Amino acid sequence: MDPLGVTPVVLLACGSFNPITNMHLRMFELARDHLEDSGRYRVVKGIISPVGDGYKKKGLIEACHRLQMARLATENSDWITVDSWESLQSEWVETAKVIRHHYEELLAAQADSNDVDTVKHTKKRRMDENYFESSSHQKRRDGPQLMLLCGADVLESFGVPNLWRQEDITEIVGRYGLACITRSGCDPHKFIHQSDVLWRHRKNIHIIHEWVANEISATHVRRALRRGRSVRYLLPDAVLQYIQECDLYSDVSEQKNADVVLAPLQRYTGGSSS
Ligand SMILES: Nc1ncnc2c1ncn2[C@@H]1O[C@H](COP(=O)(O)OP(=O)(O)OP(=O)(O)O)[C@@H](O)[C@H]1O
Ligand SMILES: NC(=O)c1ccc[n+]([C@@H]2O[C@H](COP(=O)(O)O)[C@@H](O)[C@H]2O)c1
Repeated sequence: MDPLGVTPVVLLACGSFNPITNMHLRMFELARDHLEDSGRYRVVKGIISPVGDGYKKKGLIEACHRLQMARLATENSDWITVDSWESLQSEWVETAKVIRHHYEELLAAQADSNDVDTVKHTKKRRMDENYFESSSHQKRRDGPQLMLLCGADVLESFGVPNLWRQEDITEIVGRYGLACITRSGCDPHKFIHQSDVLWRHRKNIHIIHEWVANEISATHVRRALRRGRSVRYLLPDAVLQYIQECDLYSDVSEQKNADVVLAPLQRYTGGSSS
């Protein structure tokens, strides 16, 4: 938190991004506006983390392509970045672990900047004995808060039996926080009201209303592509060009993992029965 009580925030979006769409990018803009409007937060960075191939969702194409499309989609953004760590893991990684990984990265970056700070500080202290009290020093000392950015369907998936570990849900909403974009067919306020753990941590769950009903989904984009329909303006031009060049989505690609029957609980065991 800076001296004015404004907390820097890093937004982390986890998902298939199969492919990344304009709605995925819009989620970041909506969340930044909402959080900064409150006067309590300053969003300093957005991270897109595509899921690894081990997720084995039907129609999930190779992580290298999903990663490359996310990179193309964000090449003109000065604050949204793409991180490959999750997508490079051979096994599926639960979202709480992904968040933990990024939090550790943020802490490490913070420690590095504090080291630089200490060197600068030692030099500067000779000139300014009041430096410890200075606001710029405080700003560099305090690390940002990491929040999971998701659509309301992901929040409501917390209620699917055995899909999420209870301790992971508690950790995500209790320790980190959630920025959740409304999605038609979902009622996140009601869902929070009906869950004791979400209700307890409701101050850490930011529901962001998308007033322009927006049903762009990766499923719709893949379906339209299979049928030879235009998907222009649903995703960045550079992403569309990449899809066409690599001929990514077809009837065949949609059948990927079709024979993999993963009950929710089996995700925890890498597909072996439990
Ligand atoms: N139209 C939308 N409104 C709100 N959130 C969305 C929308 N589309 C995607 N999201 C969110 O984006 C994140 C990444 O999701 P994902 O990559 O699974 O996208 P998707 O479009 O829902 O995919 P699919 O259609 O393949 O299931 C999730 O948190 C999801 O809830
Ligand atoms: N238990 C968990 O951590 C858990 C369960 C289901 C989905 N997820 C994540 O949610 C994201 C979206 O998944 P879907 O594309 O299946 O909606 C993915 O990043 C996936 O890894 C996490």
